[in-house]
Amino acid sequence: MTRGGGRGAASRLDESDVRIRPGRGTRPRSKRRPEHADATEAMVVGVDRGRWTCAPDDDPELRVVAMRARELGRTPVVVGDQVGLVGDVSGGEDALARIVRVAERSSVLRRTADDTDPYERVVVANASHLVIVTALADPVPRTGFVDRALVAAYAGGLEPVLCLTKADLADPDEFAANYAALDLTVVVTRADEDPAALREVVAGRVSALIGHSGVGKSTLVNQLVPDADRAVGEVSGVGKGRHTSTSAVALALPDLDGWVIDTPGIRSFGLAHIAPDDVVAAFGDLAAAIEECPRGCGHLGPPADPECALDAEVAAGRLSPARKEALRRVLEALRTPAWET
Ligand SMILES: Nc1nc2c(ncn2[C@@H]2O[C@H](COP(=O)(O)OP(=O)(O)OP(=O)(O)O)[C@@H](O)[C@H]2O)c(=O)[nH]1
Ligand SMILES: [Zn+2]
Repeated sequence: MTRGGGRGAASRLDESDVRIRPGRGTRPRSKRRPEHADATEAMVVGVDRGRWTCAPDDDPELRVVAMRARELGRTPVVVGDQVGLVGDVSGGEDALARIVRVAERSSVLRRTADDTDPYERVVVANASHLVIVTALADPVPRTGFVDRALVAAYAGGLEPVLCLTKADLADPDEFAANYAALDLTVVVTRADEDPAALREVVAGRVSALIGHSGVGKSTLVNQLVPDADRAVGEVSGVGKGRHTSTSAVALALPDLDGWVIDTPGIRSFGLAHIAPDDVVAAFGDLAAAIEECPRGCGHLGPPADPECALDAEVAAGRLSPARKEALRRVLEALRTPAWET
């Protein structure tokens, strides 16, 4: 999806919590209703306490505040959602429109607070790319976060990109080597240089940025969208009238025809809603080895899975032990699904 035009007018986003229901797809169904054929098509760019800020497709610089129409029920509406608006869509100070439908999503980024949390949060809808932002130092980079974000990206239909920040503090090669065997775009940035490679990634697209607090996400967003005015280096929630990173917001890229969605810095990336197969699918570099596993192998290694082919491949020196361990760490953590706790 390619969107463009407007800028600024950011507002706070509340992630939408939906209880995970075992055995039922959580993909939202289209709410298209013929009686709203004249509705204004718009993209949600921010959410704040029951009010959604939307950018109309035919006037993307306008910001229309809307509430959810009763007929929508509990359908979650998040940043990136494509919605139909009726009512006062003038964008005037006291104008209030109603969201009467939410289009079927092309992608959904979901996470849970931890691996047993029964409520999944829909972080962003319809982003084509997920930029996983990791600092090379300060804070020290952790593969666990990247691995989990990769799982969520693939499961949600987003193409992941690894963005390694603060390259002035550490060499990117060592950390990037973890992902060398994955077909993954890696960009390296530093605050004192223009993020040209990242610009190329986000141009003409809708990209969501995600990362731990302090990795330099706001710094990046300010480089990509100079008038974004994202607060840098502030502790979340104590902004003085500026936007702190306690909320997500879609910002139009100037001249690049696309949007970046800045999401709040997060502490942990829970995957309670993810099935083991979807975890394995995110470790594409292990797929060939896993094909050799016996039927029903859970890939956890002995004693649960004594014949897991990953062990043989590592022993033969054909596979990185770190990647095997990385997969097992996520699988182990998810062994008790949320609905069984
Ligand atoms: N040395 C160095 N410091 C950086 C770089 N980018 C950002 N920083 C610093 O890292 C700190 C955190 O940067 P932010 O951009 O606020 O990070 P954030 O990820 O948005 O953090 P939250 O707002 O907590 O989510 C600030 O003190 C920045 O000045 C970089 O490339 N190099
Ligand atoms: Zn196995």
